[in-house]
Amino acid sequence: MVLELQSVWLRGRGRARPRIHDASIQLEAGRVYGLIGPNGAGKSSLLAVLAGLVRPDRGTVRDVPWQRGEPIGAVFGDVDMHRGRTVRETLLLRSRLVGRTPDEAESMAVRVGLGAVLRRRVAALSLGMRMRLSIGVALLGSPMLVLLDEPMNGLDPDGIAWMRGVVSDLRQAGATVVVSSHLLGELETMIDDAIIVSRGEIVCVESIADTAARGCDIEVDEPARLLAAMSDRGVPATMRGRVVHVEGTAPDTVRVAVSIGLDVTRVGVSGRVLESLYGEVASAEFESEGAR
Ligand SMILES: Nc1ncnc2c1ncn2[C@@H]1O[C@H](COP(=O)(O)OP(=O)(O)OP(=O)(O)O)[C@@H](O)[C@H]1O
Repeated sequence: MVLELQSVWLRGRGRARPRIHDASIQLEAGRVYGLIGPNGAGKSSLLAVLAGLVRPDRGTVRDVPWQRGEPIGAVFGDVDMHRGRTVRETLLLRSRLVGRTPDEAESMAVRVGLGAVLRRRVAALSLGMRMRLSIGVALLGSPMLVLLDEPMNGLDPDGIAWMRGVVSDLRQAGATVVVSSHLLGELETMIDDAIIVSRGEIVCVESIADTAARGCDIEVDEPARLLAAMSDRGVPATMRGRVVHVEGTAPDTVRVAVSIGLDVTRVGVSGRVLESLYGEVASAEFESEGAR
């Protein structure tokens, strides 16, 4: 299934430039897209259109789950959860809303790492725990479109590694995932394609696998097993301590590690693809501002 935006425009306030400017894109099932661009570029506005929160002034939105009455999952900025409710009540409420059982709410608490704090109130959770809870709320109902606006805010390195696993599981389940983030190094290790946004326009869509300089360093709990798995797949790899250097892309390598049940604690990309793409966009914006 492919969902699609075709020539979408969204007006800005008053005489401000459009929030979205003639954006067209197709998003495939089982792929993870990273939305990157400077502040105010239009990333959240694109997510709002995909979520059906705002109706474009022009253009069409096609084949999005909510158009078929199916749930989507979304984490949008600040968490919209009642501070007086407990973790369990928050998940239970969402599970009722999407027709799921209390058991599923409890197993979601475990899946997002909050199984030990079921009775804690939202007000007493750390920022990272609140983010985990809002991800849990977003994933109840097994949505096939998941929109994550800055989901790594407040997560510690363990939390970010966990997030990578969550995204990888969603990809494997065939969901379409769109993640916006300014943490380019982290984002690069979890996405398949980068959507670069600047001044309301989708400037380009780049496949990370196509463009990444090959090679990444990955730290896992059992490096020897990853080395063997890579060798089985004919991908050259070497090991130093817990770190395995793999002559392949980070998303592919993480996928292999997760599929054989390893814990990934760190991934380093030698290519720095997103940083250089972002740098090009930012300097083009700077030049066009200067030319005004
Ligand atoms: N609700 C709104 N109504 C009108 N204009 C808005 C609204 N929300 C954002 N904008 C404007 O739309 C433009 C794009 O903002 P948007 O929040 O989509 O950018 P962003 O790329 O997500 O930025 P950031 O990285 O800062 O989160 C900005 O000029 C912003 O001022």
